Amino acid sequence: MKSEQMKIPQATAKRLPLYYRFLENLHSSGKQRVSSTELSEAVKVDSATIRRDFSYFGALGKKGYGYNVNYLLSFFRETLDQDELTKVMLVGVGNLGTAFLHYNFFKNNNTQIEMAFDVDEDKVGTNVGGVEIHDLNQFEALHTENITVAILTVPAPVAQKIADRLVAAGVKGILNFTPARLTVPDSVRVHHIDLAVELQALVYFLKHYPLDSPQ
Ligand SMILES: NC(=O)c1ccc[n+]([C@@H]2O[C@H](COP(=O)([O-])OP(=O)(O)OC[C@H]3O[C@@H](n4cnc5c(N)ncnc54)[C@H](O)[C@@H]3O)[C@@H](O)[C@H]2O)c1
Repeated sequence: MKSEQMKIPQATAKRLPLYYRFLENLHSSGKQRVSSTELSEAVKVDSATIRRDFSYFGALGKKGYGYNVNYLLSFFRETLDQDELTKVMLVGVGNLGTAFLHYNFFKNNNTQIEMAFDVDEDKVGTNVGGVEIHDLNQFEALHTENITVAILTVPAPVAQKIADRLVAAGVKGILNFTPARLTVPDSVRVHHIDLAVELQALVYFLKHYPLDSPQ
């Protein structure tokens, strides 16, 4: 994201990849324009929010016409740095890590897992989803400066120690799937994804904020 160009609210920034993916689908199906209502139904974000999100980028739509798909797509591609490939590393090739290596991120956005690390001798040296698994003990020797994003899928007790090593090697962003809360310098961004918490929140919302059933 080109933050030096514009400062947009974080909630808006988080929705951009969602818009981008939908616009790509529209584009490949040959559609040339889209209304905020259509966009809203497809990405499940209310149309007022979409209009407000888009307003941060100037007047991108026209009343009664909607949005030009090509224009929006190239705009978002640039904003999301989609022309640039972001190389990512993954640490911990267990259940979750293996699933991520098999999942082809590259298909939908320009991020690609380039390197993976584990300590299990049975895994080191093997290839999962086209990515070679290296020994974490070799991390400092193998890591290159152009990989500044890491996915952490190791057991929680070892997460902080590994995070410290990643940071020391120049990693700037960590997508943390472990339940451990990581302590990192202010210059490093950690996004924590806790599936148990998300599930609990969904159950709570279903119970306390039931949605209207269709008549
Ligand atoms: N599997 C899930 O559905 C799920 C859901 C939510 C959160 N999580 C969390 O994600 C993390 C991974 O879960 P999982 O189910 O894939 O676990 P897993 O036990 O299957 O895999 C962990 C992997 O990390 C490796 N590992 C252990 N110590 C290491 C170290 N010091 N350095 C590098 N690699 C090391 C292990 O060899 C193993 O391959 C855990 O913290 C778990 O709590 C998992």
